[in-house]
Amino acid sequence: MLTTTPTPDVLTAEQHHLDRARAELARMREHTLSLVPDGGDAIADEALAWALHRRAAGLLDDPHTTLFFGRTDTTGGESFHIGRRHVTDAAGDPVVVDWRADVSRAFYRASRTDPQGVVLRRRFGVERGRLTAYEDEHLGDPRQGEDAPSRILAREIERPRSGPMRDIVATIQPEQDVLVRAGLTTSVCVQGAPGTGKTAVGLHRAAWLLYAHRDRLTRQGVLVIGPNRAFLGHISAVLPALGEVQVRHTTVDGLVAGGTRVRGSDPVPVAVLKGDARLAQVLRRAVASAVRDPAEVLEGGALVVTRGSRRWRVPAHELREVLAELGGRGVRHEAARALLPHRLAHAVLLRMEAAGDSPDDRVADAVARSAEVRRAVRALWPPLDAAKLLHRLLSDAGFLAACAEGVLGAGEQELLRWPRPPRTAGAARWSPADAVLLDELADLLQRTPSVAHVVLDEAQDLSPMQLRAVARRCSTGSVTVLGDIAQGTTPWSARDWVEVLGHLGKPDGRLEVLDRGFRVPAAVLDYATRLLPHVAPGLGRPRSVREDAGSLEVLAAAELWPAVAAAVGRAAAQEGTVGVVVADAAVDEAVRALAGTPHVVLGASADEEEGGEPVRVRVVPASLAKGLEFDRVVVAEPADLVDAEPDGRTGLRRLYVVLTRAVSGLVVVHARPLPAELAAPA
Ligand SMILES: Nc1ncnc2c1ncn2[C@@H]1O[C@H](COP(=O)(O)OP(=O)(O)OP(=O)(O)O)[C@@H](O)[C@H]1O
Repeated sequence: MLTTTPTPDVLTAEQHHLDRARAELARMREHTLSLVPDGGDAIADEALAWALHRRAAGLLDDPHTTLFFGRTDTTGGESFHIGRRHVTDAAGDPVVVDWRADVSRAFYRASRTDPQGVVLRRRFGVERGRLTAYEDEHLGDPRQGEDAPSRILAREIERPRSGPMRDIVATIQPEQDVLVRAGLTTSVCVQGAPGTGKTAVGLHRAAWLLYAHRDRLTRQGVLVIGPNRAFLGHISAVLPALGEVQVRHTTVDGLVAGGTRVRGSDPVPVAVLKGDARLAQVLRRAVASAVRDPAEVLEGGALVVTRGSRRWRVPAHELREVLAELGGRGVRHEAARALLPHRLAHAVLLRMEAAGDSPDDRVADAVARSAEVRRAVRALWPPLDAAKLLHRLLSDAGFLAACAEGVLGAGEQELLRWPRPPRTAGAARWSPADAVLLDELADLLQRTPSVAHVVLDEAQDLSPMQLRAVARRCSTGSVTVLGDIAQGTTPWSARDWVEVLGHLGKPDGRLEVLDRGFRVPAAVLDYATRLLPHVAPGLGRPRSVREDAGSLEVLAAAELWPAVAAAVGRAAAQEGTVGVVVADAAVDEAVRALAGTPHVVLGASADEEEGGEPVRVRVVPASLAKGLEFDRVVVAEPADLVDAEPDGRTGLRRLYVVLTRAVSGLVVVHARPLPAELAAPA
């Protein structure tokens, strides 16, 4: 049973605890500021001063939030207040416990059927930094009834959205918490319908991992990968709000760009082929083909090293064995190049020993560095440049045929080749898909460093080659994969998560499904999921847990833009953000139609808002809508959104994404007939 009527005594006592926690936090900060860095030398002092400065910044109190949002009382008579960070008193005893600590787990997971040692769970309602309400669940009392829905969770998910995404630390649900706290070595893949909290789970998982494995993760890094910059902007405040400021956020394009300037694009069939995992084998062969046979490049097919009056000769068959051994071990091309002089020197030394000499390490070094060996290494294992190699592959039919034999058909090879090859690699107008191939090549030359954990959002949209690029970044770490097959809108989007995990190099990854929708109200979700059987027939329907059924209006208009402008005007008169989703090609028309309403265009450079009140109305090109949410959404001409995509199914998937962005209300305005799939089911 929930106690919903606050008792003033309880609130007063809890408010005292909050005041005390604030005072202790201030004391912790004062103490940190009073420390004098003494590292033994100037450099260590500077590093220490910086660490202290960062720690003090992390201890800054924000009077607009509370230091704790929950409390558990245990069967053992202990009581813990749960908040965003640890606060201790002068004796080191906890006043507030970090939500990520082990003792906080029960706050999220305990239930009447499995109380986990908790007799009381209390959640606090907060306004402007003060406690205004609380809610008690007596989990240890068998006379109490069923688990009742939490009013505080309801208030949190019902609130109008007014800006970027916030953390959900006070209301993480048990099924979400299981994913958030999965062990560091576990890779998790979450299939979830729109608004089921996938992004929220991924970000909180990053924060939890940083807490539980601070040293390793700080050293090796955590990476969050999202679909575009608008999305990264939307989520960028969540981790800093949880005290984690050092997590890099990027897109896949940003990840692979490196030194590549992307200036070109590919026709869809070419981009699909370049994203195919078979290209990895073609590239591997292209790199391997650089290694030359001794008979072709060395005089007499042998390595001859002169030392003093003696000449030592390593014949071709032995050299081939050395090359095959290096090539067969999966050593990267450049690393193998670095090893080869020592391997060749070793072969020479064996000959010296066979002749009765006893050469030592100095001789081995001298042979490895000799001009003869260096020349042989350059000839046998030449240095490679990724851009030059890809340039050759895409321009030289014979070279491509040799590398793609048995992997790509003749038609595919022709598709891959540039119709008008640029003269040099430097003149190439690389496409985004080329950048991914260059990244794969770069890794074949030199291993890409791995971070400790990657959170990959909207993963359904990545090609196998893009997934491999992500795999390289977590080759020695783990990954949290988030996505929804029904929202796949790229021509190469995933059909199956097992396949995705395979490309990510984590075939043992745990597959989980989230199906409780926290964003989209029932009226809107019911409407949008009419498309589900057409876009992803195998997926189950999500359930909205929102209390507000939301509002849905479908307006047939004689003239589209005046009706859109009127709908936006009505939406903007209410609290919260308004997203006006239009076909990418219709952005200018939308801007003209909304001339009387202050708005920004998402993704346009003019969209940067400088200080002041954020603009509430946003014109959203449909291709950027993914992952975002707005309090109210106005969708202009669904048929145009569908037609803008290369095929009908992708069009309907785009529409599914767009229709599921609304938190309170959705208005669909159309002058053309609606897509038939949106008609009410019979
Ligand atoms: N446990 C929770 N408590 C409060 N709010 C929640 C909770 N889980 C999710 N939400 C809210 O629901 C909304 C949707 O969450 P999120 O964006 O993570 O969903 P998603 O599954 O990634 O959606 P999409 O597939 O559309 O990208 C967000 O506003 C998020 O804060």
